[in-house]
Amino acid sequence: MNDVCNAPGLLPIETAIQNILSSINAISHNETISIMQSVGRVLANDVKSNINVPAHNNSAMDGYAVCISDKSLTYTQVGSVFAGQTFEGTLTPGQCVRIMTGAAIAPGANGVVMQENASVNGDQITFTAQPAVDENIRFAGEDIAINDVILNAGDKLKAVDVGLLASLGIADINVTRKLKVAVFSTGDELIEPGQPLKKGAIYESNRAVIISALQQQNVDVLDLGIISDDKALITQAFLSADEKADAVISSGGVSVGEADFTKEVLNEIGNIHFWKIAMKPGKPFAFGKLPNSYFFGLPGNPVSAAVTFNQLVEPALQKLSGLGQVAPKMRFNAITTSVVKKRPGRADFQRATASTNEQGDLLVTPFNKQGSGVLSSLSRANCLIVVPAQSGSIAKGETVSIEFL
Ligand SMILES: Nc1nc2c(c(=O)[nH]1)N[C@H]1C(S)=C(S)[C@@H](COP(=O)(O)OP(=O)(O)OC[C@H]3O[C@@H](n4cnc5c(N)ncnc54)[C@H](O)[C@@H]3O)O[C@H]1N2
Ligand code: MOO
Repeated sequence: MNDVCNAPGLLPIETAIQNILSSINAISHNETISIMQSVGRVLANDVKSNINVPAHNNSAMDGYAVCISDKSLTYTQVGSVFAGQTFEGTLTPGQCVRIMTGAAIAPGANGVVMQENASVNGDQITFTAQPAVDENIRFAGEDIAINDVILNAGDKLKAVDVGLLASLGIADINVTRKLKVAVFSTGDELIEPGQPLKKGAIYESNRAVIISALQQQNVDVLDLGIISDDKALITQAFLSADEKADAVISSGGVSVGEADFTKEVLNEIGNIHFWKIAMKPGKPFAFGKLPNSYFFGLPGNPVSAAVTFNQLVEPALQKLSGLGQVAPKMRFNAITTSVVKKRPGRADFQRATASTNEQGDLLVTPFNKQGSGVLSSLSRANCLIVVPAQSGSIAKGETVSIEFL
């Protein structure tokens, strides 16, 4: 296909990611928000519990809380406690109270018998066996103790984390502010969806992919639209984006064509950290620093733009947002059901579908069409096969590494 793509002197993708991550300093502005607005946000501080969870010893079963006596299997019921109530008084050996799941264990009680193992005769309750000490009691602080750190600065809050905060009685938390990311696409051939398609033109899709991916990441997006292949207009877009955003993402114009101004403008306004990466798709990818923001110049080819966003921009934005641990994407071993065609030179990210067979093996099938303009196969793919730069083709039946999308 593209022989220039195997040219030497390209930056290995691992080095590119390290370079990006070590260049980026997390934003330092924090804000206090309601936990109900906090899913997907990054904690600015460690969160400690002010209470024990559970707050009091309580029953794990509907049944009887007993003060164990080894004299008899028959106990005298002296009261009832339901969830939310407490029993006034202290049980003595041979006494029990009716108790419901979650209700506080009565003082003096040291075990709970489930009601299925009890027979009732007035206030005389006979158990099938002698209760065991601590049986069916959930102890105060068993889940979380006062002063336990339950979430750390840099954690990105999941729905369950928000529930955990609620369970501790915490209503507001301190998080890093949302990232502001400016996005524009360059190219005279690009038409907005909804407009008539002129001869030689194509519908613009990279902004749709990038902005949608940013929306999923809880980012405030500044959409600067389509910019023509005009150096002055591109310079203007760079300056206005840099004024307002923490990061600027463009697509197109990073190659070597005569109308490819992105790199030139980046060099004039800021600094290029690197430009070409040994990856396919996505070789021409520019990363640099503008006066106030970080710049990511994605290639124009739609699959190249999406894959470089996924591999290089996502970890960068995670670091920028204050995420404590920017973990490498999880990879799994899968058996390829057909040959993975590849030439040594660049790390390949091939669109594929993964599934498990009846034996539970993870199988993967690469798409035949791997061209950088074929967005439909990326839409149908559920994973990428990652093949290291130095590798050649891989035979059917071999194990390959995949990343789920
Ligand atoms: N002489 C060389 N030519 C090319 C090289 C090279 O090394 N030497 N690299 C090729 C590779 S690989 C890629 S990837 C592309 C990237 O080039 P650009 O980033 O400059 O992208 P454009 O030329 O602007 O566009 C490429 C292609 O993608 C379409 N496109 C652009 N923007 C969008 C958009 N927002 N939505 C949908 N489609 C878009 C555009 O029409 C072109 O077809 O360069 C190769 N050439
Ligand atoms: O590097 Mo390019 O079209 O293969 O993305």
